[in-house]
Amino acid sequence: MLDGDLLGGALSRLDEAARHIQIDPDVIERLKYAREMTKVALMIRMDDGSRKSFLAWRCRYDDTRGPTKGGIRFHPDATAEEVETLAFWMTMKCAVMDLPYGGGKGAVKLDPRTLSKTELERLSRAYVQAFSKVIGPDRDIPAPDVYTNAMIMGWMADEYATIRGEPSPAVITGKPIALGGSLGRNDATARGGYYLVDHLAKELGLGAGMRAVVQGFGNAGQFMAEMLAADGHRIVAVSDSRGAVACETGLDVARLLALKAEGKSVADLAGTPGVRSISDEELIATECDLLVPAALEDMIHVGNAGTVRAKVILELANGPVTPEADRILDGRGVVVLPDILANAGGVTVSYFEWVQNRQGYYWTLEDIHARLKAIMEREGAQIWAIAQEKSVSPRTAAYIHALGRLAKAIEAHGTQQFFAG
Ligand SMILES: NC(=O)C1=CN([C@@H]2O[C@H](COP(=O)(O)OP(=O)(O)OC[C@H]3O[C@@H](n4cnc5c(N)ncnc54)[C@H](O)[C@@H]3O)[C@@H](O)[C@H]2O)C=CC1
Ligand SMILES: O=C(O)CCC(=O)C(=O)O
Repeated sequence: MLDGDLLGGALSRLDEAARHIQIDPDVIERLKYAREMTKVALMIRMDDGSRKSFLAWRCRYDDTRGPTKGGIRFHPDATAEEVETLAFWMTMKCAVMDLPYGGGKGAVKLDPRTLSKTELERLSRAYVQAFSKVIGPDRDIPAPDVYTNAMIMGWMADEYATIRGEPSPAVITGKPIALGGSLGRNDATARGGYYLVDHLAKELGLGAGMRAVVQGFGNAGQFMAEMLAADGHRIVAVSDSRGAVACETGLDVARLLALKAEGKSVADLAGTPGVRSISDEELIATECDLLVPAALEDMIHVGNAGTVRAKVILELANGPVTPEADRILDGRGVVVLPDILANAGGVTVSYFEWVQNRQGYYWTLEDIHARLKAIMEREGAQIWAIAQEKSVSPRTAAYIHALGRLAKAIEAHGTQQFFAG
């Protein structure tokens, strides 16, 4: 369910943040438009010899603070507006984390499960061929997002190297370790969110033995469930695109992971002792301490926000709560840790990968974890302090935090760059 247009809703957060700070209105105006949006049709040969076309986009939203950075999504419902909105969120996210990047995002409109592995590889390579002049280690650096993974990033990096005639690992992050990927990128999105919740636990009123609900059981959701369970918390409900299950005493996360590894759904656990099948709306309304949306945008909207019975929402997904839902949740005292902070662990370790590729020297997993923890805690604490000082939500505080950094960079560039478009 959509409460309005996605991009309009996303941009309205800028206006909300601007109400609480002194900021040149030109900065807000500058951030309302994407710098560059490219659309192509990718035609590939299918295994049966026929040809098929797929729409694809790449958006470089804002590069004031550095090369644009953001994932590539393969999804049947992808649209140009969604790509632009996701690229806007990346701009704010990279500023929140003080990474030397702007924001970008890409997508191909398809259900990758309908393609064979060889077709998927041809499509991934076609994407890089089409966007080879848009992307680059100093221009625009893709990474994985929904329904893309390290294997796809590996094919894309290989295609870029073929086009350039030399290896260029820093063009893309989230690669297989064998091709210059970073240790710790696979679980970084969840781990960053986990460090954040752990650091702010006292302020959030959270403690040991929490009841947690995870919506979406892919890269972000699976690792989050695993980390929470390993720390003694109870995962009382989970879902994926094919269904949802609940268990009062806590779901067996290892069994859920095994089901997903076999290509099945979490819903296939229903019927085992204590586990019952529930609807998506029941999942949202499950009483819990921590609700973790880790699927897609607009999952908590004006129609179901009033049913939420969580203390805290940790947005591992991008844009899972609509602005209207935010107001309802705020009124009911539910704290939302916003996407541009909560899921920023992924892009932060992507940044570490890019740095390691450029210096040709690779860090240990302990190094990666320590650096990620330090940044999540530093930015999380600053945003929490802004929220307290200005009596605003953590989301508005995060936008205030990001806007301060973006405004400085926009002003430092001068008017030449400012109006270059
Ligand atoms: N992978 C990453 O590094 C990052 C991902 N994110 C965001 O996290 C979210 C999830 O991304 P990934 O885990 O990477 O994707 P993924 O492709 O690994 O997993 C997506 C999961 O969502 C489920 N899903 C899809 N539609 C659903 C629905 N209607 N209800 C319940 N579940 C549904 C799928 O079944 C799958 O389990 C997205 O919003 C993405 O943009 C944010 C930051 C980084
Ligand atoms: O790892 C990255 O560069 C970007 C990840 C991403 O797409 C996101 O944070 O939404």
